[in-house]
Amino acid sequence: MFEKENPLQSIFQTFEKISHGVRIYLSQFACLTNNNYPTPTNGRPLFSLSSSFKANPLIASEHSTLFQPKEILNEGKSATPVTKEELGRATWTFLHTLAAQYPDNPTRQQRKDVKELMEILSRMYPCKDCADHFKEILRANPVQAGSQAEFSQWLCHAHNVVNRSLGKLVFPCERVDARWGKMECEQRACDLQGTTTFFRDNMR
Ligand SMILES: Cc1cc2nc3c(=O)[nH]c(=O)nc-3n(C[C@H](O)[C@H](O)[C@H](O)COP(=O)(O)OP(=O)(O)OC[C@H]3O[C@@H](n4cnc5c(N)ncnc54)[C@H](O)[C@@H]3O)c2cc1C
Repeated sequence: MFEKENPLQSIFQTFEKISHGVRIYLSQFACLTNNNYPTPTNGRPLFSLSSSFKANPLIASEHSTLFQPKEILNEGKSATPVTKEELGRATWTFLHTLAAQYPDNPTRQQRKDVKELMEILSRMYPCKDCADHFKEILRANPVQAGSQAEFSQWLCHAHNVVNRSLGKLVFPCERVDARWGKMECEQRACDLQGTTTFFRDNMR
């Protein structure tokens, strides 16, 4: 004898299809934060979240080229948090490289930007003790950024204040250009920009 068909069955099936689509879709995002979450290789979403989501070019481009789990974990290394030392080395690398690229004759805007950058660092550096210490250093040694030589020397001395407080060796600042040379970039592609137009247009 045939079983009587459940009238709700087709509704359940439709719901199941939709929820499967949602699971595939969400798992593509979850793999960014949770490596154990299965990542579909060929799963295409049954529907997208919203048109405004798709319209955002930043999110849309991320969606089309997602990192795979092994790439997120940096080829087999465990996902350990960045240490204060690693953060410090990376930040000093950024700052000394910026100083090496800083122009011999900076514009007013560039001088202002570099001072603001140091101020912001002293407020937002993600190590409270370091940020507070840097604030004190800035107060006692106001940023000097009238030229490339002046700024790179000022930064070298500021870094040495931190070195001393940590019991590290003091760096000979006359050697700073030898340690942090200019970057090799074709067609002056590493030159600092002195305009605010790009920033303002993109923050709207
Ligand atoms: C703004 C700021 C404030 C910090 N404050 C603190 C703090 O209060 N407490 C704390 O524990 N850590 C602090 N740190 C981190 C700390 O300075 C070191 O980065 C970290 O301890 C790692 O030290 P390191 O010996 O590997 O070399 P780093 O000091 O990170 O230096 C990296 C490289 O820069 C070169 N170098 C060293 N000194 C100079 C210099 N004076 N001029 C030019 N080049 C130089 C050397 O080649 C060195 O290997 C701070 C970092 C920053 C960016």
